Amino acid sequence: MRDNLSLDELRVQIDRCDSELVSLLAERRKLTEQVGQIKQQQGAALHAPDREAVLIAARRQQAQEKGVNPELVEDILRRMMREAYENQQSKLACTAPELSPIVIVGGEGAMGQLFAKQFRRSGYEVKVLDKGHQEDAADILSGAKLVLVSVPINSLEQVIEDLPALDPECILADITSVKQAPLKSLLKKHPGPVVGLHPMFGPDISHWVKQTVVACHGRDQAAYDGLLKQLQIWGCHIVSMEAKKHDQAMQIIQVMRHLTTFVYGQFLAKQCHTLEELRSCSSPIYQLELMMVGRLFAQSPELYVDIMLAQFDDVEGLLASYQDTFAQTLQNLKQRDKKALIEGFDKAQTYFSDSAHTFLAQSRGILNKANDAKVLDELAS
Ligand SMILES: O=C(O)C(=O)C[C@]1(C(=O)O)C=C[C@@H](O)C=C1
Repeated sequence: MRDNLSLDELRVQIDRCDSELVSLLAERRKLTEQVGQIKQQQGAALHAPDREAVLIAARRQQAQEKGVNPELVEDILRRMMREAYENQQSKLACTAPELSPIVIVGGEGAMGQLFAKQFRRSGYEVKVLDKGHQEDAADILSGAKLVLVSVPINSLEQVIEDLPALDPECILADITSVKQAPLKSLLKKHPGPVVGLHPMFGPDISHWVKQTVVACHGRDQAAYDGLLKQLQIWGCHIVSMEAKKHDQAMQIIQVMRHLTTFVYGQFLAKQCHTLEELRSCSSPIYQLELMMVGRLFAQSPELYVDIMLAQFDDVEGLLASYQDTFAQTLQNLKQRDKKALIEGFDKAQTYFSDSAHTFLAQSRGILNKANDAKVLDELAS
């Protein structure tokens, strides 16, 4: 190739490179689809972390040798692997056929539909029981091997109580975001196998790989091991936890997060700046924060308000401590008490310890993405 190419000639060469990349992506897609079919036939897990680690290390090494940024190569590989998960999950392995037929109570809700779709992709027979079919409840539930309750938190107790008696070997499970009270209701209702699940994701996930599901064991774990295994085949990471410990963690993770986001959204709504004005001068981190806050308000008010209300009595102490921390920080600021402010910073820094650096590195990639999205948005408008 000539050394002094013109701008147009160089762009033609770039187009050629990009076009080759697209052809390679098409080839890769076909290959990963075939891998997906083999996994489905063999009952293998969608997520192959060992293979991923080897693949990433090899390509990073190659990138280094070729003078290409290994971070770029890893980014592209991870994005391609996400594509592979999404494509491979259209047909999934069925590793616990004994779970069919499955009934999803509340199966018309967003999470119910997500689970119904995933079980069906794995070839399970799935029936849905929702408000409209109450008269047929006994019929729908007859012979069910797994009953998964996916209803709003405030109607859970009543829905469980109203269920007809299930077959003794049927597994009764729920996916509510608190676990102590639901697990108690499930155990009271059903003398057979019981497990409380909490998927730590919402209905808008694009795939199940590396998603966390908390499992709170109820009764006869051996009977529902197949269900947990199936979740792992889909790529989920199962975390077994005692219901009380789970609920305490959720008080911090969910209630506090929802609450601070909820308050911040209301606070923004009172300000004189429109969202567009704020966005037009936002740094990537603020852009990201707005996305996180904004996504809450794109969802159901009942869902979030009910989650906060359901645990409010238990979080009063936490909220008081949060308010104290806020008030103390404000006080330190008012008094220009730099020493106290730095002490507060140090305490939090010690808590985050080594993770702070990992978070800094991980968030860099996310911030770049937020910045990319900002540019695209602006071009589109
Ligand atoms: O090798 C596999 O098992 C694949 O499914 C392909 C692939 C990839 O895209 O490279 C996708 C998912 C796995 O976690 C690992 C690798």
